[in-house]
Amino acid sequence: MVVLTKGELEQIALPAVQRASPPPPAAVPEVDLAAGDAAAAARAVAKACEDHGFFKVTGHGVPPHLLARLEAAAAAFFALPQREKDRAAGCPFGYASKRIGANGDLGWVEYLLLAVTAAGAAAAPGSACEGAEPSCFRAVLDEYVAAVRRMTCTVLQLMAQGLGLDDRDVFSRLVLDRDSDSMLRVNHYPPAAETRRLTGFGEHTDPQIISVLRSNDASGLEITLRDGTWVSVPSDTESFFVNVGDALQVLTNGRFRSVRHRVMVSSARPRVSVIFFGGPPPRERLAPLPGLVDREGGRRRYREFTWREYKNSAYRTKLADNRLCSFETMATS
Ligand SMILES: O=C(O)CCC(=O)C(=O)O
Ligand SMILES: [Fe+2]
Repeated sequence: MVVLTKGELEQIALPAVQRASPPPPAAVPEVDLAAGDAAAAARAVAKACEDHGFFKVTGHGVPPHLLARLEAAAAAFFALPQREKDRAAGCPFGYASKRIGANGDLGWVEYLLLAVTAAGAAAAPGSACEGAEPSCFRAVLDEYVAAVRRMTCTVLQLMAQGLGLDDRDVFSRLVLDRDSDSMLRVNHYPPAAETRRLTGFGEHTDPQIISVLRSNDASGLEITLRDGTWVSVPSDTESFFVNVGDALQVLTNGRFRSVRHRVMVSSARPRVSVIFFGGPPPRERLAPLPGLVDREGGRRRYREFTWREYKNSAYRTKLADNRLCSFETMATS
């Protein structure tokens, strides 16, 4: 367990300051899960995953009062005295401030990372953060995870349908597996005294199959388009944002794009975001789905590997690194 004292925290160098103005706003594709036309939603989801690896979900059925309670509980947790938050510190799970991962990446952010078990959000067994957060926070986290995982599985089924796969559960099954390596991260970007933009969370792709994000009304999330240009994502407290992760890029033989994104802090208001990362079980063998490889004339872009293998290799990388290159075949070019 790494617990930083207040003195140590102050000594950590701040991330690089970027140019003053945010990039232009993104035209984020939107999918309404309540529109009643599953085939149209499936087509829209697949197109968004191919074009951007990113889209917004409305009509999701997660009650607004649950979102408001979660936001309030997160704000209360991060408002605790530093000493108390440090009691929940741990690696990789638990509370951390400024340090992202184990390889020197820094951001203007503090966060709580929790492993998600079949029973709901929970700290990794034996971690120091078990029981450290207020019990009201624990209850709302568990309720939130149950609701967001249900919605995530609906989205994953639409992805399979949009790809024309016979097995609609091919992705959702991995997230519902009792050994699924899923996580919940609650990020808090404190208001910065700095008038220019600070790196809150440096650029990266998410490793898992899918990430489902909800934030308060402070913007800051930015994504790249296929040509590499950055665009900013206007905040929307009533919707969820979905990212395709590395594992889904592999399963779809590169057809769905694992979107590169980052958070830049420029607001006087704190940003609070909560992200559910749906991952496969560690033993799961990941490889492009045969049906999708056939459609590309047998061209297979990634070799087979287990999720455990990917994680062991990713553990040694920096946040911005492309973690899929060591699994690419010669056929990617
Ligand atoms: O906090 C955010 O809005 C996004 C953070 C993020 O990309 C992550 O936690 O993987
Ligand atoms: Fe991310």
